[in-house]
Amino acid sequence: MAETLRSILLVDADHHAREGLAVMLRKEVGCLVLEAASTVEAEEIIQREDISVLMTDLFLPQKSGIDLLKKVHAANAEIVTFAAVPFNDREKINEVLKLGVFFYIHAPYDFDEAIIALARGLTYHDLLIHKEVRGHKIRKTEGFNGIIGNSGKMQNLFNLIEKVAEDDISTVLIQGASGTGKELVARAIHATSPRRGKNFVPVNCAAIPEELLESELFGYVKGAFTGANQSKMGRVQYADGGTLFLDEIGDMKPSLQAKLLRVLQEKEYEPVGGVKPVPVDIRIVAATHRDLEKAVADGVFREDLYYRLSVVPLNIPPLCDRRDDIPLLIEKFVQVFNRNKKNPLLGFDQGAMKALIDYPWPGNVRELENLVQRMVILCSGKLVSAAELPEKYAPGILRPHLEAVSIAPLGSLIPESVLDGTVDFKVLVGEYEDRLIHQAMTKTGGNKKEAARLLNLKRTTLIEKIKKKSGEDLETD
Ligand SMILES: Nc1ncnc2c1ncn2[C@@H]1O[C@H](COP(=O)(O)OP(=O)(O)OP(=O)(O)O)[C@@H](O)[C@H]1O
Repeated sequence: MAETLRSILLVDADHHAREGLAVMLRKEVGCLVLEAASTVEAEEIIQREDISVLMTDLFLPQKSGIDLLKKVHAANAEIVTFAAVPFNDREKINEVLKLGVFFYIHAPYDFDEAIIALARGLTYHDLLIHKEVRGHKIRKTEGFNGIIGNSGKMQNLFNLIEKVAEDDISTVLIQGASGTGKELVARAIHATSPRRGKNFVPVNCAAIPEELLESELFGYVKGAFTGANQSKMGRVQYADGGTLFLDEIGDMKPSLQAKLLRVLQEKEYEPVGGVKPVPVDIRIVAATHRDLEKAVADGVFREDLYYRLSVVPLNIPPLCDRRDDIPLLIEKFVQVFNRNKKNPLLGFDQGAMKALIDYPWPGNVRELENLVQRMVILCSGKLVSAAELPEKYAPGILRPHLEAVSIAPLGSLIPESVLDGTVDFKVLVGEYEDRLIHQAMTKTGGNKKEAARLLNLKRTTLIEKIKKKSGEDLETD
């Protein structure tokens, strides 16, 4: 497919400022720059041309820049928009961000700042279009056994998983920060290997108390200890012929590490209290968020076991190192959580998307998944804006305060024109309730107990209301 030249449309009635910026952009960014002095001119150009990025001044003859932005957002989801706002006018900045613009530029323009911002807009546009243009390829490669990722790093990982799975015997060590998808990768290895017809048995070594882990793994024979009235099969045996996934292996105590080494070397183990070794055919996939090499150097992890485990090391990059996967992951999670919803979430607007792409994601994909779930519950039927995200995801964006709403006179919340005899009382009250709950949840960063306190509700009542609105079960915290 032929590459189309990317284009920026500048809309500003001040032709000196507009032309000055246009000249600089053509020189510095090397893209097509089109100009309009009014919304009418801008709309004509948008009809005719393929616009990648639009930057509009708010003060235009006839219709305002706000009108233009609303129209563009409604009809051209892939045009990345910027608004020029008077320097430090927080109210206007907040207004345009709420409208869903990608970002704002100060007017009068600082050319360097404007060029950097608009060039970023073009990059973001590439990301959106990339998905469209390569739609077919993405559909084929966007996921690998439930692991979403289209970045080069994830594609490399998928290739490695396939190779490792074919090999079938070698031990795999998956390393990555918490929430990067280590268990998903382990399951994908099992699901693509010849062992897929047998059990995949996960064991979280950090979650099982030290004194129980041995019997959990290897089982025990009758009479092995007080209370062992009958023999019990361990997870190692349960995984026979299949895959044993040892999560958080770095937390395993040294005495057990020695027993695990025996399973790897001799392909046999002894149940607790047993005298006869039991043969077993398992593939071990281990994972950790710890630096095992350092644990070896510190003397808390056996060196021989480390080398045995890390025959094939797989490293999952943190989400902040593959930001181009973020829009795809968001899209997928919205689809998943929208399932069975009467009022599905429409998605995240450009401003919100930009905030989420910029966020560092210390909790990786798990954190992103939880955030999307929360927004699907709280913002059903809408496009989420940056102002609706919890503060930490979009810092510096003005948010309406709960107090302001609660003391506002009722007349100012419901325009007179609504009370014309056709009003649906339940819908309006429901919307007001949604808004209060949403604001309380946003203000408390999703803490239901705290939100219930702010609303003067019982926690269980709040959870019940959220459940009802989401139409699906919600974990209580
Ligand atoms: N690439 C991905 N695509 C889709 N979902 C993902 C991806 N990565 C992680 N997830 C989801 O994020 C959550 C955390 O994933 P997982 O439990 O595999 O992470 P982990 O690295 O094992 O975490 P921990 O170290 O805390 O156990 C899961 O709900 C998983 O489905």
